[in-house]
Amino acid sequence: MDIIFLGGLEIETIIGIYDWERTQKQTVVLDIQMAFDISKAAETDDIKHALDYKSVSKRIISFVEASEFFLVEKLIEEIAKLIQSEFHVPWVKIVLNKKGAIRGASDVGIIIERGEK
Ligand SMILES: Nc1nc2c(c(=O)[nH]1)N=C([C@H](O)[C@@H](O)CO)CN2
Repeated sequence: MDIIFLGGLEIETIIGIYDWERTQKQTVVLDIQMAFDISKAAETDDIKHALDYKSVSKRIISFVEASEFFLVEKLIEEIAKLIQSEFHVPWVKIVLNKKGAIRGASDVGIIIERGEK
């Protein structure tokens, strides 16, 4: 299966378990890979047969900006569900980086894969 990817997608959101994190937005950075058969889009050269990465990114940005989850586990799982259900993606891999959440570490976060390729 082919893969369409989005890398370094930075989004501001309320995320975290501590009091200060419930009022102050932080940045999460997403790297997303989505399995999708590109053959029809390649054959027709028509966006209606493609997984439109612009539409995917706009939907994810609007969802994450509006969310107020406590754990990164919950946020990443909901992003995966949204991508799979709304864009008919059979397999998705997401890296969520909550940069700066740990003093002394440049990166911290979660990587998940959901579905089958
Ligand atoms: N497994 C997790 N551990 C922690 C989380 C989390 O979402 N998942 N969150 C925090 C705090 O919100 C942290 O990001 C603030 O530094 C701590 N551990």
